[in-house]
Amino acid sequence: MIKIGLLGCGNVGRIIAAHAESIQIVAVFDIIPGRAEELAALCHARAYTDFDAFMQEDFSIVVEAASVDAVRRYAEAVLRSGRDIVVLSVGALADVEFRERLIEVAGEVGKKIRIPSGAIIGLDNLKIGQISPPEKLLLRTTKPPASLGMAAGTRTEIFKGLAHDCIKLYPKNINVAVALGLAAGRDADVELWVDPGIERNIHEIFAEGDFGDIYVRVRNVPSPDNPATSYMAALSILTLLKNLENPLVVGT
Ligand SMILES: NC(=O)C1=CN([C@@H]2O[C@H](COP(=O)(O)OP(=O)(O)OC[C@H]3O[C@@H](n4cnc5c(N)ncnc54)[C@H](O)[C@@H]3O)[C@@H](O)[C@H]2O)C=CC1
Ligand SMILES: O=C([O-])CC(=O)C(=O)O
Repeated sequence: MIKIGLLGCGNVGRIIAAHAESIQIVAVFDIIPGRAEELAALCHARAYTDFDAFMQEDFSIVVEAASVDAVRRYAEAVLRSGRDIVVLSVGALADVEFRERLIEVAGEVGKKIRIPSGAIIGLDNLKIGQISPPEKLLLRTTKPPASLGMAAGTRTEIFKGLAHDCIKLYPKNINVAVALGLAAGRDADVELWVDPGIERNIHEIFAEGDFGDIYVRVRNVPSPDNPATSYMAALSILTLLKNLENPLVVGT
């Protein structure tokens, strides 16, 4: 059974721990001691608030479900320790210099940075953009105002621009846009809306190229402890982990 170290003991960490049938969570790490201890108790792991001590444990992969800041701080050390890393806060990779360094380190040490599909569907075949670049790549995300910790009386557009700028303003809400761009090979255009009339986190993907045109809409149920994060994101990590050692690989 694959042994993992969990970086981040919040909402996604708790969902992963609750469904950890095909993985063994050996150690958990969070800056908030109570969160690390609570999660460790749930999955019979050891709790850490010190990163270096956490890294002394015996696991082969780190699953990050913490923050863009955590990826910037710890991802390189994880790779250099000879482990793969699963990055959910993929917004950290919008910084080209940071991304290129991390990819270089991963190459040097022969380890992988794995980006789950997270809260959207379709990253697999959007990779065709790496062969045939799309003329259009737009993500329109609409969330209930509470997901962004704000109030709004009507449907309102709060950002329009490029993914790498949007993630700087909304690092907890638009990681999906950066993942989309990494898959398709170009920065995605983003519209971010809040709508008091909806209860789900909606992501609409529009792409056009010589392959034709694509429209994908996901209407995600917010996760129980953090409405900004769709429940699908945690399921996506669990699925990635479940399939890591599967000889049959489905999807591009
Ligand atoms: N790629 C995608 O599709 C998606 C990405 N996300 C991202 O996944 C991450 C986790 O989401 P949730 O579990 O809902 O967030 P959360 O806020 O419920 O939990 C995050 C946990 O990580 C801890 N943490 C944050 N920074 C840390 C650091 N530097 N060192 C150690 N611990 C740290 C926090 O104390 C907290 O306990 C967030 O960054 C979120 O934006 C969420 C949904 C979709
Ligand atoms: O969970 C979602 O719907 C999207 C999200 O928060 C993110 O990409 O950061």
